[in-house]
Order: sequence, then structure tokens, then C-alpha cells
Amino acid sequence: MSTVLELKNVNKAFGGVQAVHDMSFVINRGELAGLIGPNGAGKTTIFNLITGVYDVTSGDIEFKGNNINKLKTFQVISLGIARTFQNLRLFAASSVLENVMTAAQQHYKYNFFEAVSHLGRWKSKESATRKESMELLERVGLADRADQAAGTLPYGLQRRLEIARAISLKPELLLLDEPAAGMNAEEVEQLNHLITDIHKDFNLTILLIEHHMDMVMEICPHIVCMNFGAKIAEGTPEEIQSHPDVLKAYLGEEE
Ligand SMILES: Nc1ncnc2c1ncn2[C@@H]1O[C@H](COP(=O)(O)OP(=O)(O)OP(=O)(O)O)[C@@H](O)[C@H]1O
Repeated sequence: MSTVLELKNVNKAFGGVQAVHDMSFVINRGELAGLIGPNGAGKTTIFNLITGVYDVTSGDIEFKGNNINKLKTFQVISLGIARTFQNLRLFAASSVLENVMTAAQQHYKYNFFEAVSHLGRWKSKESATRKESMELLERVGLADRADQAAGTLPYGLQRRLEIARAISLKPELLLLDEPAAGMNAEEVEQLNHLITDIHKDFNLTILLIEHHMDMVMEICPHIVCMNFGAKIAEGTPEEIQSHPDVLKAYLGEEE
């Protein structure tokens, strides 16, 4: 089993707030792993550190054995890491298809003249991207909405589109930040199927942040639980569910 992502004693402080404290974990190739913890535990900060939005205060983040501490977001993406966001970041006025194509096109190289004239490589790449993007929309069940403005999709489908956009970047590692946020039980169930399907079909390694505990327990065989920036437990759903520190952390949240 080869390591895709490794955090080694990672710390991140925002002024006096220690958002991430001495965090270490390993995600192996092909895993579908969960990152859980109460509100403010530091989960999204971990994603922001991995994707170069923030620099670590100390510690190391490695992707396939290479240190990515100092990389900018676009460099992290080009290495094969894509993410979705807690707050949707779609182009609301653009069509569903255009949203996916815009992301997919980041892969392609053409010169200024070709881009302006829409000739040469631009033209052939554009039609290839359109075809690939439509296939992807079919895969995630959005093909019949291809021409609709993204902002007019029901919320659950907008989240689906965000996942399609991330996959269009052809990542090896996909980071999903609360993909089920705001969904009803039926939508969560459908999302469960989508995530397990794309995990398999696109040979992805996935790290998933989610507050829907039943979802994480059902689809993630490996779970890291954090609280106040630090890892408090790691293991299988059974181990996590019965871990005293996890129970205490979530009980505290309900008080
Ligand atoms: N840019 C920032 N500047 C200052 N503090 C920040 C910043 N980003 C996050 N924090 C703080 O770091 C801590 C961890 O926040 P983070 O958003 O990572 O938690 P989370 O586990 O993702 O929470 P939630 O589940 O509510 O989304 C919080 O105390 C938060 O206020």
C-alpha cells in the first residue's frame, strides 16, 4: 500500500488561536477516509493547509512522498489534488456544462493567438473538453441539466456539480469539505452512492470532512477524529464510535 498523503506533526496558528495542533496521519492510495470533529475543530484548516491556501506554522505535508508545504494552490492542483468547498463556489450564471468545462480547461496548453482566434489547438481541445465534460455530467447524473444556469439548480445538485468540477481536474486525491451540508436524508443517501461510485470508477483517494455521522460511518473504513486542532482518535467506524474521547467531544458539543 503506498502513501498518498501524510501529515507529520503539523501545526497552524492564527495569532493566538492554535487551529491545528501536532496533527499527524497517513492516507494510503485508494482509501476513502473521513475527517470528523465538532465545529471549529480545525478540519477545514487542514484542507486549506494541504491545498496551499495557508502555510503551515510547523510540520510537514507530503503528497506521494514529496513535501508540498511551500506550494501554491495551482501547483497543488497540478500535482493531482482537487477539493470542494463548504460554501459552494460555482459560477452561478454560467451553465452546468460551462462550469465543468472551465475547470477542465485548466489542463490544456495553447498559445495566446490560438486562444484569441479560437483556432488550432484551442478548437480541438475545446471539442474534446466538451465531450469529456458531458460524459462526466452523465456520470454524476447532471447531463439533462447541462444547459441550465448552475445557480438555478436545486442545492443538492449544485453540490453534485461541485464534485464534478473537482473530478474534471483529474485528481488522484479528492478532498470533499462537507459535501452533504444542507441536504435532506434522501439527498444524503444519493450522495453516499455518488461518492462510493466515483471513488471506485475514477480510482480516487478521498478524504471527506462531514458532520453527517451516519454517512461517514457507512462509507469511510478509516476515520480521523479531531477536536481543538488535535487528533483525538483514529480507526475504523467501530473504534471511533466507541472511543471515550470522541463521545466526550461530541457530547460537549450538544451541551
Ligand atoms: N483565517 C483564519 N483566521 C483566524 N482564525 C481562523 C482562520 N481559519 C480558521 N480559524 C480558526 O481556526 C479554528 C478551526 O477552524 P476550522 O474552520 O478549521 O474548523 P472546522 O473543524 O472546519 O469547523 P466547522 O466544522 O465548523 O467547519 C477555529 O477556531 C477558527 O475560528
